[in-house]
Amino acid sequence: MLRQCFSVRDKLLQKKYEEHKVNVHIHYYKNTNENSEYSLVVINMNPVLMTVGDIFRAGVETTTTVLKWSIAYLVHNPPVQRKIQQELDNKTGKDRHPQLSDRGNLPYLEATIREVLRIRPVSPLLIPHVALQDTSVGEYTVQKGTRKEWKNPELFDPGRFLNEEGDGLCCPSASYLPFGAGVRVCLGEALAQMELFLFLSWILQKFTMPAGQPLSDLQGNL
Ligand code: HEM
Repeated sequence: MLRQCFSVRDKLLQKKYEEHKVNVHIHYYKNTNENSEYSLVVINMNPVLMTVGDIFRAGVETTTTVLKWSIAYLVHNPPVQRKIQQELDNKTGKDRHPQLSDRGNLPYLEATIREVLRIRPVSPLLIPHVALQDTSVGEYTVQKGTRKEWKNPELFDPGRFLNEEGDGLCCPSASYLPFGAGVRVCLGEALAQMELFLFLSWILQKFTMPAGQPLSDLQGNL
């Protein structure tokens, strides 16, 4: 089964490579000795194809999963949906599609995206948010099950990412890192944020997602 998947992946990548390789001869000069003489090295295309495959995998599944969770939470929370739509009506209007330049004017939508990334993170194991056993930090004892970061962590509340006036964004916790941090931070964060914003703003400008019955549960498998 796994071999079959790899074979499908390799065929797809090879096809894409054949489509795009026209007139592209990739090579680079490698510093071969301390006298800074350079020699020509032709890159083996296999690692290049695997890297493209990695980016493809890391970029597709993650973003679609967050979009599915967004829709599920909006369906469960009609008032949040209405508030985003009001914001869109007031700030963007109905005569044109939202654009990336509208992002700064739609804080409630941005806060909702942040909240979805918080409550159902794609990579929840990055930093543990709950004490798995009794432990201590310096002189302080920490009991198993202690969660300190978020007030009502199970509550879906985009408002936690808004400032007191409700007209600007804030980040209430330094450990909120849905895209990781440091040298291995998500390569596609900016792209993913744009995709989430455009998808949700376009959909919600035109449609209301009805709850229907019964509602899907929000615990796991969508
Ligand atoms: C909502 C969507 C996404 C989320 C939540 C997300 C989250 C993450 C997280 C948590 C990591 C691990 C960071 C670490 O190890 O510290 C990561 C790594 C990575 N992501 Fe994303 N990602 C998303 C979308 C994308 C997209 C669209 C792309 C590419 C187009 C992408 C490419 C990558 C790559 C290449 C890495 C590995 C970076 C490295 O190890 O140097 N991701 N992502």
